[in-house]
Amino acid sequence: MTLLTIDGLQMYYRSEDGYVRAADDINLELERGQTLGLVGESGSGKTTIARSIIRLLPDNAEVVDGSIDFDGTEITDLTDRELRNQIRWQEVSMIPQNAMNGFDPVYTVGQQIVQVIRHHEDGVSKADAKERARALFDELGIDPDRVDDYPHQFSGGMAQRAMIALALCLEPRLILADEPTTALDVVIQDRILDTIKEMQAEYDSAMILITHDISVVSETSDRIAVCYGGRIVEQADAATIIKNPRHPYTLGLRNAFPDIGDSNDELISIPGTPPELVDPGEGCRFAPRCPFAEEECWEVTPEPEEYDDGHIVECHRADEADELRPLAEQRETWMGEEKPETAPIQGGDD
Ligand SMILES: Nc1ncnc2c1ncn2[C@@H]1O[C@H](COP(=O)(O)OP(=O)(O)OP(=O)(O)O)[C@@H](O)[C@H]1O
Repeated sequence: MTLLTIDGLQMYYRSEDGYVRAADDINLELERGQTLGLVGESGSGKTTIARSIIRLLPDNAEVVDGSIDFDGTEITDLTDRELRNQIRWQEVSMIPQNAMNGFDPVYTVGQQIVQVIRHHEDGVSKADAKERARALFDELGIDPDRVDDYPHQFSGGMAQRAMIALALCLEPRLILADEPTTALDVVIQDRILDTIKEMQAEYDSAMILITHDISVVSETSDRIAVCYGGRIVEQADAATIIKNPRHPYTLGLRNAFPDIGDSNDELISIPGTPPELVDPGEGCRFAPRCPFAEEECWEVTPEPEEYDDGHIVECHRADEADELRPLAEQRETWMGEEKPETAPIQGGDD
């Protein structure tokens, strides 16, 4: 059963130079209880997509077009108040990158969990809500007495666990986990991720897991969507993305994390920088960095095409993937010959 359908979402930021097209024609579906990995470089639009679902966005953000259907409710039609009362925390919650930013420093962590529970559930006493917070702490491996501590009294890993308690206290149907372990020590990263997965399974919640590290989503996700330059350039079930990717950007990402799948074990990073998102112009946004770009790629924006069941790719050369895949594993391919000049049409006072 489908839980979330994002259809043609265009979420832009207003800026002095024009609109920053941070989420540009996004199409995604998520089943109940499923985990979707949203992967891509910094600035590709992952956070924007996730935050659009619960409208936790800065003032200059604007939904220009599209729809976000959460279990039959059109999120873009809700008022801020309706969204706060019906969806945020209760149905869809978020574990941010750095838990310290998610907590209010002037209240104890327990007070904040109690407040969320009592705001959304009628007739729960303070004592009962606190007991639930303590039980969650216990389950997450934190001494329950620490509900009386302030956020700054927690270590990074413990604050992240406390954030998981806050995100799960209302048993949401969807968890948005935005790089939930990046700010932590590598040693505890896996443990925190395991904890999130265990709790997710216990509550039968769906999850959107955001990361720049494709090896993280390869192990934890049912489906993977690859973001580049404000678009989802490829999406499929996790095994297909790891073993049979078709988009050159995904092929490049695999090389940057050589410990996954059957990819070459040599680390090769993709040269170049992400595209300008103000007025990006026509053509594939990856063309300036793509070793396989042809004339058409520079001129015509590729439409999404479905290959096997649910494997959707935006690339003019996706049907040649079997030939391109071995080439993409060679360093020379990425260092290759001179590519045409990037010629984005800049700025303009539109
Ligand atoms: N408030 C804002 N105003 C203008 N542009 C913004 C704003 N917030 C983000 N952007 C731009 O939108 C684009 C997408 O940003 P977003 O944070 O969604 O990407 P991301 O993939 O989540 O990156 P990261 O991994 O660094 O969080 C980037 O080009 C970013 O510079």
